[in-house]
Amino acid sequence: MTVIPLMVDLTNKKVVIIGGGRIAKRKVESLLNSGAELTVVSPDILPEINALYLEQKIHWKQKRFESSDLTEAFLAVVATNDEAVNAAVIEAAPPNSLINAASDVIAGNVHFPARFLRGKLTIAISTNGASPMLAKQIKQELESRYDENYEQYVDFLYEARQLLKQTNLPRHVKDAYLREFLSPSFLQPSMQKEVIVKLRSFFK
Ligand SMILES: C[C@@]1(CC(=O)O)c2cc3[nH]c(cc4nc(cc5[nH]c(cc(n2)[C@H]1CCC(=O)O)[C@@](C)(CC(=O)O)[C@@H]5CCC(=O)O)C(CC(=O)O)=C4CCC(=O)O)c(CCC(=O)O)c3CC(=O)O
Ligand SMILES: NC(=O)C1=CN([C@@H]2O[C@H](COP(=O)(O)OP(=O)(O)OC[C@H]3O[C@@H](n4cnc5c(N)ncnc54)[C@H](O)[C@@H]3O)[C@@H](O)[C@H]2O)C=CC1
Repeated sequence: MTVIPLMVDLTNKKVVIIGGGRIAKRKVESLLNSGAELTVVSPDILPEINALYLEQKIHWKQKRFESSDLTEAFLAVVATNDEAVNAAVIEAAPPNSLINAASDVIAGNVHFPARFLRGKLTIAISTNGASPMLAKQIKQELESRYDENYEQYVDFLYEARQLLKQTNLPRHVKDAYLREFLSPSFLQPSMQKEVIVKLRSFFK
């Protein structure tokens, strides 16, 4: 199986999670801030999922899965503990929908990488289903390498790049600046501030 990473904007997209157990909970939590419209289909759900339902952050269809649950699904997350049901969900998914099969990476067409955010920076690691635990371990290593300071740093890189773009400096000079900002000293907020002040002064 060959896969490529894509960052997906799920705003207002219908995402249907089949199952209400441990794995469904993990997927719901991952998807909660994505802007997607989340619906859980399961006769029973864990208390944490129920809390989100009571807060009206997700919909819940308290029933066993039926094909009609997927009619408008952009993404279907298959997470029941019944292999026959999981297979039926995959069979019923609309031809162009995304399918995440928690129990069988090959049966679906997308999977969740291990991941963390530092503001605008996303770092995601996948082993293509070979060893989710390795993906998690690599994530933990990278979390300390790319610590919380990167959130502000990436915001700085963004602003500096936007300001540079508006100048009339030649391309190679802009590139040289952008490369220089990647040196570790610019992780310091004082250095970032200095650059932004200087770049803003171009436009005065
Ligand atoms: C295909 C995929 C489907 C998908 O979910 O998209 C899938 C499938 C399966 N996982 C299984 C087990 C475990 N999964 C984890 C953990 C994570 N699993 C995640 C993703 C994925 N897991 C996708 C592939 C991603 C990749 O390969 O890189 C992570 C990275 C992200 C996330 O879940 O969002 C998350 C880390 C979150 C974090 O960063 O903390 C742990 C460890 C733990 O929980 O601590 C264990 C127990 C140890 C073990 O078994 O290895 C089993 C066997 C089930 C069984 O035996 O019944 C299957 C099914 C199978 O392989 O058949
Ligand atoms: N992706 C991952 O990281 C992992 C995946 N898995 C796989 O995920 C699957 C689910 O595991 P858990 O969440 O731990 O199971 P669980 O037993 O906690 O939850 C199963 C849920 O499925 C629901 N369900 C059962 N039949 C249903 C039906 N006909 N329609 C709708 N919902 C139904 C149950 O009500 C329950 O809420 C398993 O197949 C397991 O192999 C397991 C561990 C890790």
